[in-house]
Amino acid sequence: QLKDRLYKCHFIKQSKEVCGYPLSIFFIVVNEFCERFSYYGMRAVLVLYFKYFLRWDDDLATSIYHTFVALCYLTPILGAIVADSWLGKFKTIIYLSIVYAIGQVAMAVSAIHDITDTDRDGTPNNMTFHVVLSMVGLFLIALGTGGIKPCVAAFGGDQFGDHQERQRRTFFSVFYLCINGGSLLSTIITPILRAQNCGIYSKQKCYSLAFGVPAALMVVALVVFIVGSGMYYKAKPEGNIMGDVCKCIGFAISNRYKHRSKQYPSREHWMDWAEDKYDKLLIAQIKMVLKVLFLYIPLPMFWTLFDQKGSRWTLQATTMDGNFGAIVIQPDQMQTVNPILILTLVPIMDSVIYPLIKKCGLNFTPLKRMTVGMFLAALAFVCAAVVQIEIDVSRKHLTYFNLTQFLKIFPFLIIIRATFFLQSGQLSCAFSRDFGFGSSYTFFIPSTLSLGSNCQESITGAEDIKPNSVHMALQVPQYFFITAGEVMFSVTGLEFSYSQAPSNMKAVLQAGWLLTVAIGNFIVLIVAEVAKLPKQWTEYVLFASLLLCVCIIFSIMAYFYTYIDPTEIEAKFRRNVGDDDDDKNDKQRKLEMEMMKRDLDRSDDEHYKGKQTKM
Ligand SMILES: CC(C)C[C@H](NC(=O)[C@@H](N)CC(C)C)C(=O)O
Repeated sequence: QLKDRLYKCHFIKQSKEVCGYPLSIFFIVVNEFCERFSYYGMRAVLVLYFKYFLRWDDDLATSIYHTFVALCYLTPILGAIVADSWLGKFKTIIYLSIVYAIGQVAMAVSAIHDITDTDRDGTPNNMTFHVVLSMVGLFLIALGTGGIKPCVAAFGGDQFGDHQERQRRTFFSVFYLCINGGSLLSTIITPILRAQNCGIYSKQKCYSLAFGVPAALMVVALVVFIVGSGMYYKAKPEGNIMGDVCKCIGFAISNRYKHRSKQYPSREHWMDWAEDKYDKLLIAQIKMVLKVLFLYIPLPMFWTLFDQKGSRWTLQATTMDGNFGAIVIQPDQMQTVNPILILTLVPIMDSVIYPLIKKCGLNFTPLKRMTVGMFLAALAFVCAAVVQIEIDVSRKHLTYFNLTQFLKIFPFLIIIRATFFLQSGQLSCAFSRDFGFGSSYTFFIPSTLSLGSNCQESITGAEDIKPNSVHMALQVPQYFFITAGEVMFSVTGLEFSYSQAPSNMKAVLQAGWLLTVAIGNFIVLIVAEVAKLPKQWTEYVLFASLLLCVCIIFSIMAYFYTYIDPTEIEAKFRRNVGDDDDDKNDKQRKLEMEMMKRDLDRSDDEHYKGKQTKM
C-alpha cells in the first residue's frame, strides 16, 4: 500500500495537466456524457416502445419500466465489489461497458419489426422474439449502467492527488454537468428519432433508430475511455475486501457477545472487539465506512421526492395549460427543465453562491449543504401543493360525460384533431371545435340531422370540463427548488462519498450512495400505496413534511459527524504498525523505501529522456 501511495504521488506529479487538472479527467467526463446520453435517451422512449411496439398495457409497461430503473440503482453494489476487490475500477468499467453496449444493441435489434414480419404487413409475427431480446437487452443495460456508475465517479476522483482537493471538487461538479448535458440532449433527440418512419418491407415508427443512436453513443463512450488508457492512474484492487469487511464485522459482533460479562473492560467502539484477530488498519477503515453509511440512513427520503418529477409532477402537468405562445410544451417535456436548470445552477453555485457564503465568513460544510438541499426539496413540494390547489379550484366543474364515454355510445365518431366526422355509409358531415388542454365536452346530435350537409351549426355542445387554465409555467418554481436542492444535495453527496471513503472502498461507498436512490424509489411506491390520500395536494404536503422531519434528523446526525481525512488516518495506522516493528523491520522498510525512490527517480529520468527524444 505504501508503495502504491508513493507510486500515485509520482504518477500524478509527472502526468500531463491542463489548468491544474489532470488531462485524463477529460476522457472520463466525455465518457460520462456519452454514457448518460445513451442511458437517458433509451429511457425516454422505453415506455412507448413497450406500449406501441410490444403492445403491452399501461400497467405492465409502467411496472417493467420502474423495475428496470430500480435495478439500475441496485447493480452499482455489484460493480463496486468487483472493482474494489477483484478487477480494479479501470477493467470493471471496460468490461461492463461492453456488456452495456451489447445490451443497447440488443434493444435496437429487438425494435426492428421487419425481422419477424414474415407476412410483411407491418407488424411483427413473432412477438416473443422481440420481448425476450428486449428483456435480455434491458438486463444487460441495468448491469452495465449500474455496475460502472460508482466506478466511473470514484475512478475520476482517483486521478487527483491529495494536494488537489479543490480541483477534485470542481471535477465532481463538471461530472454532474456532463450527466445533465448528455441526458438533456438525448431526451430531446431520441423522441424525434422515434417519431420518424423506417423499415425495409413497411414503414413503422423508428424505435430501432431511437435505441440505435444510444447504442452508438455507448460504443463512443467506451472508445473514448480506452483512448485515455495510458493517462489514468489505476489503483490496484486489494483482494476480496468486502469478504474481509464482512468477516471482520462478524468477528467483532461475536467477540463482543462472548465478552459480554461485566468482568471484561469495555472498548471504545464495538468494532474494536475485532482487534483480537484483525489488522487495526482494516478496523479503522470499516469504522470510516460505517460512519458514513449511518449518515446515509435518512437520505433515501430526498430521492423519494426527487424522483416524483417523472411521475406525479408529469401527471400534474397533464392538467395544466402548456401553451407558451410560440411553442406548446407537452407534459413530459416539462421534465427537461431539471437538466436545463442543472446546467445553469451548478456553475452559479460554484462560482458565485458558495464563494459568497465563504466571504461572509460562514463555513458551509458539505453536510450543511446537503441539509439545505433537503430543505429546498421539501419547499419544492410545498410549491407543488399550492399549484395543485390552484388546479383543483380551476377544475371544479361538471364531469357528467367525457369524450371517451361519448365515443363508446357513438362509435362512428372519428376524431381527427379538433375536426369530427359523422359518417353513415357514403354520407358524412364535418364539424370543428377548438379544444383547450384537458377539456371535456358533450355534443348533442339532433336525431333529425341530415348527413351530407354542413352540420357545424346543427350540433351543439356543452363544456363538461373546462380547458386547463392553470399554466404549466407555474411548475417552474417547484422545478427550481428541487433542482437547487439537487445541486446542494446530490453534487455535494457525490464528492462527500468519495472524500470520506477509505482508499480501498471508494467505489463501494459510491454504490452505497446510489443505493439511497434505489431505496428512495421504493419509498414512493410504499407511501403512495399506504397513505392513499383523497386529494393530491395533501400527498404533496405529506411528502414535504416527511422530508422536513428527515431533514431535522439529518442535521442532528450531521452535527455530530466529524470530517476525516482517510489518507491521514490510514497513514497514521501504517506508522503505528511501523512503531511496533522491531529495528530489523524498520531498517528493512527504510531500505525498501530507498530502493523504491531510486526506482521512481530512474523512471523519472527515463520519462525525461523519452520527452527529449520525442522533442
Ligand atoms: C444519482 C442520480 C439520480 C443522479 C444523476 N441524475 C441527474 O443528474 C438528474 N438531474 C438527471 C435528470 C435527467 C433526471 C444521474 O447520474 O443520472
